[in-house]
Amino acid sequence: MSEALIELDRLEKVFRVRKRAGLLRREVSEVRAVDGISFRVRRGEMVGYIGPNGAGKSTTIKMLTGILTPSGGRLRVAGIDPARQRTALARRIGVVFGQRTTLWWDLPLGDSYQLMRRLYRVEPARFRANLERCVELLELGPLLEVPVRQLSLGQRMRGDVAAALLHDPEVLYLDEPTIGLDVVSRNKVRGFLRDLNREKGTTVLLTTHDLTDIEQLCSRVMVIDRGRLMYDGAFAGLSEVGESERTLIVDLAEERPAIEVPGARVVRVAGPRQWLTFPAARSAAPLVARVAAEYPLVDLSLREPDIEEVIARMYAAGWEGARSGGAGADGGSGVG
Ligand SMILES: Nc1ncnc2c1ncn2[C@@H]1O[C@H](COP(=O)(O)OP(=O)(O)OP(=O)(O)O)[C@@H](O)[C@H]1O
Repeated sequence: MSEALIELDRLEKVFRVRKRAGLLRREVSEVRAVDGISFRVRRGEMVGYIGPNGAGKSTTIKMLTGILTPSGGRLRVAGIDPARQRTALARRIGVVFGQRTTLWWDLPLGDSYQLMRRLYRVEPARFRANLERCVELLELGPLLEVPVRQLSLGQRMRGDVAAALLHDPEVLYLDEPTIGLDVVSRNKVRGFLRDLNREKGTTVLLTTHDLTDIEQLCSRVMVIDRGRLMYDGAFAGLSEVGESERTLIVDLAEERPAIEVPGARVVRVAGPRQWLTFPAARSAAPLVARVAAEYPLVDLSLREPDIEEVIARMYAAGWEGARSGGAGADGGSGVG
């Protein structure tokens, strides 16, 4: 079994916020941005870290990079306590924030990389090899002479991903790496990350609002809400937790009022077409057989639950009854 590279034990971050409470009085209130989160990420895993706005994702990432000091709990990244040994950790991790760049705005992209080489004291041969690889796979060749401020968002993002990898980090944190990118750039970045993980075994923690990123890249997803870990498991398992429904769409030979089939509910009728929903966990076979036996059927199709809807429903329900998806912090389907 591979080692845990990221370890969180009941990690907490509490912000104290001063609020005006009358003309002169100030009240101090507490925001529990991260409220006792525990998980382990093994070397080589690619894990999605998702949740609604204000859930505590960025705060977690900031603690993992050493920018913020935890208020409680324990945290280790590659055996290092990030807040105490931030410089030592910087050599082992790479960070990409989609919303802002780590590159020098007025310098050509290639010069930014040279500065980074010196900053991180990357050995020249290793730097050259990493740069060559990134330039080739992220198609940066024509951009090396271009000042960063002249790059398009997609070009700059590819430039930032390369910048985070020139010192061969073991762990890569990505915060919204595909935000605002067109389909071509998005696919390029995703493909690159997949190859990086496969070839170099880089461990990746990915925060994104685009669930396709997670679906295509991550075998495991963690969902947080209000500072707590609500789900840790396989992406596919999310729909079960969300108690979602599947939809059977039937085309009848003629228009009819809503048909009646036990275990399903007609939610829409449009001409001869009717939409029936039923619990996603149940097999569609008996339902299909019943409809076919009792009604003149022309065609039918099955629609799987939309994962974004499922997650929205989980958030809206305040996660009452949310369960682990079978890949908890210490092992399971999505881990290792
Ligand atoms: N420096 C700070 N001082 C006070 N409160 C803060 C601070 N930083 C974050 N918070 C609060 O902590 C909570 C978690 O914020 P965080 O930025 O980690 O959420 P997030 O999941 O990254 O959200 P988003 O998807 O919107 O980026 C929010 O309620 C936020 O207002």
